[in-house]
Amino acid sequence: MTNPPTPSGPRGDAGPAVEVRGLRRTYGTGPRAFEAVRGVDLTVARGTVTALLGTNGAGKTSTLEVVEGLARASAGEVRVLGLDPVADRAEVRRRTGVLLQRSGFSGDLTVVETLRMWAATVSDPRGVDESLAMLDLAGRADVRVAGLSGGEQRRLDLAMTLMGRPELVFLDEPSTGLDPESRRGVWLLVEQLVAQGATVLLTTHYLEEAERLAEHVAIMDAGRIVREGTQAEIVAGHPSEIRFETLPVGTATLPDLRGARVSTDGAWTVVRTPDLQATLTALLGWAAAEDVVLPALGARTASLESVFLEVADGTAADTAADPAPTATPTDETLEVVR
Ligand SMILES: Nc1ncnc2c1ncn2[C@@H]1O[C@H](COP(=O)(O)OP(=O)(O)OP(=O)(O)O)[C@@H](O)[C@H]1O
Repeated sequence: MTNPPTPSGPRGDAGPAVEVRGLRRTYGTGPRAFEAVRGVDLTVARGTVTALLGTNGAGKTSTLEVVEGLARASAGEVRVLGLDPVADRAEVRRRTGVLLQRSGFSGDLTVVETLRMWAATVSDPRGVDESLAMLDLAGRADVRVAGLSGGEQRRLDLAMTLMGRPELVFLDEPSTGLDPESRRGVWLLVEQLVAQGATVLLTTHYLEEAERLAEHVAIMDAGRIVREGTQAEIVAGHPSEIRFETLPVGTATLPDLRGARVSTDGAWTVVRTPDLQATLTALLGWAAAEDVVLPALGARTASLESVFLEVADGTAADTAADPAPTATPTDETLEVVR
């Protein structure tokens, strides 16, 4: 993939690219109403990548659609590039690029026809050839969209999202369906966009993608942001984990691992500790002295993944105890446009 040119658009506005305060979004009305977004605050600094993470149904897309100006909030305030995404829609749309989870382009048109048609709706578009090259689609220019693989279709979506040289880009699961090589290509593209001054707000289920790209991470659960900060801030204070198969009865008793918490998880003994090196040293010293083998021993330092899994496990436990009500599907999205 080739370098995207510098995004255009006014510079020098020091405010955040996106500011969300007390955002709520409810689907349906009356007894079957379902509040999918329950008071979200989010700030996206200019020139950065922010990743919105969360389990399925956490409310990421519902939040993003309001920020994109595609749906109205039930309550709260949203500013995008200092503007109201609904009232100032024309201006916001000109300066932003939106990659939806699903696009709805005709399968009958070829790739190049689709890009030409899209270019006609964008002010100051990139050239079609440049767009094809950016997303490695030059070799597929004359193929009908219906004949593209899922990953190629996703790259075409991205080419259209970036055609207007947006200064702010919303990417809803940008690399879902892409093979590992294409995914890395998308990551490079995002890094290049940001290096040239663009701002990116993305949702993803790939923690590796968030780890690679995002300075700022927000984890959503059941309509709320439950963890937020830089990756270091999110991981700080989260325990590292040591696990091994629980020792047979009669084996020497585990030593006092100061500061650590020992529990069992099925066939496993799990030790959670804020100081992995000290706890591991104490455990291995004890095992050596007692001549104990710790079967299938593993240790992992705290990571975005372990924090995310803790949030997801909490959701799973809550859901089992108290399933969320389901609203009758509504379609209150304003209009699906990029
Ligand atoms: N049009 C709709 N009508 C009713 N409920 C909806 C509608 N759209 C979404 N929901 C519900 O709102 C909740 C949040 O959905 P949303 O798509 O925002 O989650 P998400 O975090 O983006 O999930 P995923 O990762 O699966 O895309 C879910 O419980 C979903 O079923």
